[in-house]
Amino acid sequence: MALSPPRVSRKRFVGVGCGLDYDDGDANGGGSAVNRREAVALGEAPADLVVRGGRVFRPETRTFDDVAVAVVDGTVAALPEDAASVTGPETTVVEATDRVVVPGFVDAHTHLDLHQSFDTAYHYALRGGTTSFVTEASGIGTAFGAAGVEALLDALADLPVTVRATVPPQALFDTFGPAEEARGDAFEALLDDPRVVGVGESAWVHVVGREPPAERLYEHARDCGKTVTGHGAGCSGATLQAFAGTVTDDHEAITSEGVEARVEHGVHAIGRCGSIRDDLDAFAEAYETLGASELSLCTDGVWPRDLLDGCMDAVVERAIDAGIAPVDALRMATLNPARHFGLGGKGTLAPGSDADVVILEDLETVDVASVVADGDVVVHNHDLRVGPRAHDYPDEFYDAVRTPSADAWRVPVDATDGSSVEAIAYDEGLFSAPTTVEPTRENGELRADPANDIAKIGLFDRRDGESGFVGFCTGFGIEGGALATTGTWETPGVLGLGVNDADLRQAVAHVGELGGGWAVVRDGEVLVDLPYSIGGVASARDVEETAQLLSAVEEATRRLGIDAARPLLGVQTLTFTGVPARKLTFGGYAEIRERAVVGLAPQ
Ligand SMILES: Nc1ncnc2[nH]cnc12
Repeated sequence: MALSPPRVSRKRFVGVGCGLDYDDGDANGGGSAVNRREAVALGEAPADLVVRGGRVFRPETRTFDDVAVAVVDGTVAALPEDAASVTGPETTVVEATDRVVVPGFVDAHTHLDLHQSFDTAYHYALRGGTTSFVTEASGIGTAFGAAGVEALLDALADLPVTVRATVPPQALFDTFGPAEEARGDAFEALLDDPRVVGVGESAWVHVVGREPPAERLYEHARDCGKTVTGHGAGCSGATLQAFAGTVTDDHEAITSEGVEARVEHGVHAIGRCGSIRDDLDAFAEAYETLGASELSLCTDGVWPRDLLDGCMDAVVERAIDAGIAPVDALRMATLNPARHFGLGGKGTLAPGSDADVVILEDLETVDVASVVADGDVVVHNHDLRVGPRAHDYPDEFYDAVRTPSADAWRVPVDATDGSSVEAIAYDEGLFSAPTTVEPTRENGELRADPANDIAKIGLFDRRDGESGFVGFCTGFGIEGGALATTGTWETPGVLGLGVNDADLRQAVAHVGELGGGWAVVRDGEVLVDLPYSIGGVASARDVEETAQLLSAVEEATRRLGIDAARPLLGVQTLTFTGVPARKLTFGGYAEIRERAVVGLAPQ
């Protein structure tokens, strides 16, 4: 029988959760999408595309079967044993002989709004089979509120990947400064957007025993069956149990006991392996006890340099290496996160699902040969067929950085009673502790003292360039010059770190002129800069160029004498209140465990 595929536009899944929404387009002649799927499943019509000859993984049963994957209208119609029964003259055939066929990978927790605009980077993730993402919007969302989240989702809407976001609650926390309550309504309304899966990462310190305006978001998420992502770094015992009353998942367990405790309290545990950390040895140990059902995998963000090497493909490979059975590692990267976050149609190859299909050379290397995204072949035998698709953000997202006046860096000696002041002792990674230092005194001012590793550090609100705080810090080993960035985690800030006010002023002003990003200055010379032109949070350059410029920024920090192992991570997380440490806010140093803000005067 000569079979030709029906010429119809696709039925596309456009949403999850409260607002399931389908767009049937202008279906012509071939009946409804459901009927067309049924016709293919019954062998009465050809598929648009068939993946044949491979061992197909079914995450529901954790089994591999010698079946084909028949796709119609961008959805899986059936997994027939006989590929010929659904193959017509116009059917696209993807050969998978001797290969393994799995659902597209789902990154259960990432940050697509920081460092790199994902519309110019997504293809690297897709090349490795990651077709769906649950992303935070804590960079663009803290700077622009709900409009930022919407702009991010709009920018990524037409890519051949599926992006779902969480509402960033950070502006609604009042633990270390006033909450921006005015944002509450728009954030709450966002939860009704089908592209939004829940509330984004909420550190326990802002949640347990407190009633910030974010409580409304949690209640609303619960009412519409959406998730609340926890950030439980350093949270255990009774505090963890209390936290579990609000949050539904957490990616911050770094010990096997921590993973087990979360699952015990009904919190979906997400194992992380990405640019920030690799926690998979502990995660694999917990899996030995727990099994796979309450566990998912995530990257928690892949920085541009690392993205060039892979995304969830690398995480699955690492999980298998850590001792997780391949069928379970695959399930944790497909069905489990899709179910947890309500990503209907994702994470499975069952009939009716979205046709996101990944063909692996083998399970040991998780080497991705071909990828079908939403029914289209986007990678064919290692040949990537899609590329960057730069998006134009609304005008207000460009040139959005205001910087402080020239005298903002002046710290008068009367900021303290004695000779010492409170400071941050940077340790490593995301960690920093309280300390006191004795800055140099000169002309009625307190100054940095590089000979004793005492630098000035300042953070200003980049939306007005006014509110801010200048303090001191040790631990970076900076000997000269200054650096500045707007890549400050979860804070719409511009941060400067340096040992003389002139270079500090220049670095921060330069970042303002760039519209955000990074600048490293020494003796009045800009050594390197990297613009984050999208809202001050992300580069719009090609990802390869951003990766190279980030390396150049790191290299330039070495020319300032900075010897911290990961200087960029260290600097930009000085504003991150999600770990028990001393951090920086617009109003002073935040003592995370004490939930207090202190100034320069010794405590
Ligand atoms: N809170 C955060 N903000 C930005 N990037 C991150 N990567 C991991 N956690 C992050």
